[in-house]
Amino acid sequence: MTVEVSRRRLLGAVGAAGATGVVLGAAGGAAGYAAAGDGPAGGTALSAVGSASAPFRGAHQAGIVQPLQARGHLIAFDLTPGTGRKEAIALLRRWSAVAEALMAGKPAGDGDTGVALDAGPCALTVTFGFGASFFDRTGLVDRRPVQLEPLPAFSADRLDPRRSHGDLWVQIGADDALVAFHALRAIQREAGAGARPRWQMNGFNRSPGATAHPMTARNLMGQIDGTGNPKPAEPDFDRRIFVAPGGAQPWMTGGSYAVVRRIRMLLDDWEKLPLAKQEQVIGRRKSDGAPLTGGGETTELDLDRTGPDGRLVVPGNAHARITAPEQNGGAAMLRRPFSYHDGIDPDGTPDAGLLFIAWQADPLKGFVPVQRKLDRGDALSPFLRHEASGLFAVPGGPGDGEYVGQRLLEA
Ligand SMILES: C=CC1=C(C)c2cc3[nH]c(cc4nc(cc5[nH]c(cc1n2)c(C)c5CCC(=O)O)C(CCC(=O)O)=C4C)c(C)c3C=C
Ligand SMILES: [Fe+2]
Repeated sequence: MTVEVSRRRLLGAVGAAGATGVVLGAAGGAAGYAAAGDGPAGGTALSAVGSASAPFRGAHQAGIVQPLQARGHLIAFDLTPGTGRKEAIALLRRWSAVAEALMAGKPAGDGDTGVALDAGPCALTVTFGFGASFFDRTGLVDRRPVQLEPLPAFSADRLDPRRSHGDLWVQIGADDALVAFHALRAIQREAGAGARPRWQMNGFNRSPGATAHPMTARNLMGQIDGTGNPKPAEPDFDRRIFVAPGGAQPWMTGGSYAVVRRIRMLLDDWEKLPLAKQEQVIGRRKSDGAPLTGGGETTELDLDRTGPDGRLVVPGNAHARITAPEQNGGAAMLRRPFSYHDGIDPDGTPDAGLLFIAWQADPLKGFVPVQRKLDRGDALSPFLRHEASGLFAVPGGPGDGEYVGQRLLEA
């Protein structure tokens, strides 16, 4: 039996987008994995965490509106010399087949490594995108969307080109670390000789069930992060996040553009800041994410309110003020990040922060104008360092019998 989880519950649980298509079930998609009665525990069924699954096929690829998962891997590939359109078609076919199997909780085929053998799908999503350079390498320049024009340089950028860009990008998320790693290895293996990894990053979020009640995620600065995200139930959600039919590149219909930034948090500086100052940096309370102007987490910020001293309660440079859609001509994006921690530098500084992933129908109406404004100076910027960047066209979900990107590669 499968049970569709109510969007409201999952929205709360992840603090990100809705949960379109996420299904829980005692047996849901776990074929080939531990069945009731198989293990030493004898008859222990998969929990809701293990049996949750997301659909591989549909109008949009999975991994955009699904709840944040506990584990994430991002990997970018460059096509190898000699790999052209024909080989890219074969690659996307192989990747699609393996992603569909794994997302349904099935093994990755003959060469399965066995790493996920006892687990269900664990809400695994595998999402594929194309970088601007892919179109040169495959002779498809006329199908490159203008939205893939390079992002402008920002004054605060400290970007490492070796950890930026890439011909192809794959986002993997799952609520189990072994399931996520298993998918990463399967994707790397299926790349074969046609594509080699350019960069790879690992991230995490809170585990499902870790909090007493479902709530929006926290980041490594301790803030509730994701409150202002557009919600799938809002009438303009699809228009803001997904490419509408009738655009210049029909193959992108139902797709979205992912801006990926590795943003290091300068945690030693941040943690020295007293709580009241930290809250002024964002314009929201740290404990519950409520605006400094009062109410609860979902109460609108009152950007005009002044205190007894005549000063704005939400300071003029507060991050929540600078990024608010009404301050940016309606610019909106769906932020669906993973935190990361890559160890401690020799001087003791943590290499930790956010794998910031913003989804939008057009980066020029989402990430770019907002980041331009942040770059001119918001209160959070002194505590951040953008260290890597990527922009990827993520096509719509595959229809029956299709592989991801077929409408680009074979139209
Ligand atoms: C260019 C876009 C953005 C970058 C880069 C960015 C980095 C960043 N943000 C936080 C923490 C918070 N951000 C919050 C809100 C928020 N941030 C952006 C955009 C970028 N953030 C937007 C569009 C919004 C929503 C604004 C709104 O809808 O009113 C918040 C407040 C809570 C919330 O709404 O999510 C926090 C906290 C960090 C730590 C960070 C880089 C590491
Ligand atoms: Fe933000």
